[in-house]
Amino acid sequence: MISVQQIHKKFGKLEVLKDFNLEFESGKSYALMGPNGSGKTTLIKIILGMVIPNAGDILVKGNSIKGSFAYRSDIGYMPQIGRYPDNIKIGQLFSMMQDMRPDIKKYDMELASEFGLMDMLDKPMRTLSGGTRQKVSASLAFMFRPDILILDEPTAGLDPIAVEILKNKIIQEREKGRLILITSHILSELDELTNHAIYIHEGKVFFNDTTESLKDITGESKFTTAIARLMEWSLKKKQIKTELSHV
Ligand SMILES: Nc1ncnc2c1ncn2[C@@H]1O[C@H](COP(=O)(O)OP(=O)(O)OP(=O)(O)O)[C@@H](O)[C@H]1O
Repeated sequence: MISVQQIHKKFGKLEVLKDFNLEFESGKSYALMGPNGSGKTTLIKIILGMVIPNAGDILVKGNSIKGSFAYRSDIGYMPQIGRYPDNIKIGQLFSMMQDMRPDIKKYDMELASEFGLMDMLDKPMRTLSGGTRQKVSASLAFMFRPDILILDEPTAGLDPIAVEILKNKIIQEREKGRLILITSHILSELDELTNHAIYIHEGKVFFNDTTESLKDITGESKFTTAIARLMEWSLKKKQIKTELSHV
């Protein structure tokens, strides 16, 4: 459903993604992992057309995203930090987004309602706490029942009750066959929500397979320890490379 083809991205001299290839298929849920600064958000923003790569292409449902915006209506995106106009009220924001999607007649307001946002529609965005802004972002991502959900650190800043509400919603949507892509540093959460692990290291895909095979390959039965093993291997590889470069 999403094909990432030979993507290369540099910011000045910093090479963030190097000839990066990945396939994301519908009905699967992917955990996108890697150390801080490894390029997870950059990859997501390239898929969304918010960052332009230096080379390569992204295909969504078989079509290149170059010069296209229409494909974005297939994607629900929850950013790491949602930025909204200060004075807009929650209700106005929801209506404005709905006006932009006249093709959709029935909205999914389940999250907004479970988060209690429907009782806060008159509140301006600038008055909201960080967690409440996250709830608004999550509600918007799911509102149009998109085929693809891209969630960047979705539970960061949410209280435990809101985390459970959001996790249940993600599981529900996964069961409907949506493609779900999540980045998070909370490994236990990724274990619950995803069935495919992608680990980025130094701008390349270091691991890309099912969580089952991740456990097989690492010999670890727990997801969190399997990822720790993967991190160790990636760091060892780096150390070997550094040693060789000094020979
Ligand atoms: N607009 C930009 N200009 C310059 N450098 C950038 C820009 N955006 C990202 N970077 C750099 O690119 C690298 C990758 O950043 P990115 O946000 O994609 O990492 P990440 O894997 O999502 O990190 P984290 O786990 O901390 O969220 C970082 O070194 C970051 O500083």
